[in-house]
Amino acid sequence: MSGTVPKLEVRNVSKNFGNLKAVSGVSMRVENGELRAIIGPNGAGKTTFFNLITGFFPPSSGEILLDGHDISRVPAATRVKMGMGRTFQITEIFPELTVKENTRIAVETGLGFSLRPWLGAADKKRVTDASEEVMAMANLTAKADRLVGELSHGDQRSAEIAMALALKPSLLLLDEPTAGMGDEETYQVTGLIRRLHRDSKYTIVLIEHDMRVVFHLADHISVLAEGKLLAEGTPQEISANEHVQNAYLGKAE
Ligand SMILES: Nc1ncnc2c1ncn2[C@@H]1O[C@H](COP(=O)(O)OP(=O)(O)OP(=O)(O)O)[C@@H](O)[C@H]1O
Repeated sequence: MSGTVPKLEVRNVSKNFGNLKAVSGVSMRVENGELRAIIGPNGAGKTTFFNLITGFFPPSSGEILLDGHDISRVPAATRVKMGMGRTFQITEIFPELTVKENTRIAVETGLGFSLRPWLGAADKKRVTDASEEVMAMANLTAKADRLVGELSHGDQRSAEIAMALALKPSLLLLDEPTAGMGDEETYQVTGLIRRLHRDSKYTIVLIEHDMRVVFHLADHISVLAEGKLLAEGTPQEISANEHVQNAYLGKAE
């Protein structure tokens, strides 16, 4: 694989907040089609690392490459246009609009139509088709006319993922996709992510606290601890890694 350009490459990235080294010299290579989970104890630097990838803030040092292009200083909105998708939080979508309406808005944004006062028949059809495709992918077709604010927690998370998919990302970043969910909803959202990865071949990087989800989904796992990369490997390698067991897996979250 070393001859191919990875989807995402992080080279020796650090982020300091004053004297605090939240992320310290982390490197990571995510290949096309891979599902990478980032795990680590509370305060390990996972969210900060994600924020560096999405461009919420720039790294203090190091480089981030998307499809081989250095994006370390590229603004977040431009990264989205370059194919980096992340889930919308429920607060960023419109709870008083239906699933279909929300999806259409995201699709129109993705197609660059959002500022157009009206659309011709061909463009309208493109929006409708893309919106239906995204809702089907997220298993929301039957709920297309339901208000997002009235959906179950699991369906709301699926709607958030659907909105991200509407922008046709080539890399999907999911920050704790099953946070706060019960077993049934966790199962539902895990199934969606699995389908996106296995069937639709999305490259996905996710932060996740639920180890059942991580070990069920991930091709590779990166473990952060105290801002540093503690270990990297397949789920089997990580679960057998003594350092990881000591630092993390043995401890209750
Ligand atoms: N904007 C900020 N300003 C100052 N310190 C910050 C900021 N964001 C994060 N930190 C600190 O950086 C360290 C890493 O935090 P981060 O949220 O990235 O960890 P995490 O692994 O995502 O934790 P959790 O699992 O609890 O969400 C923590 O000590 C945190 O307090």
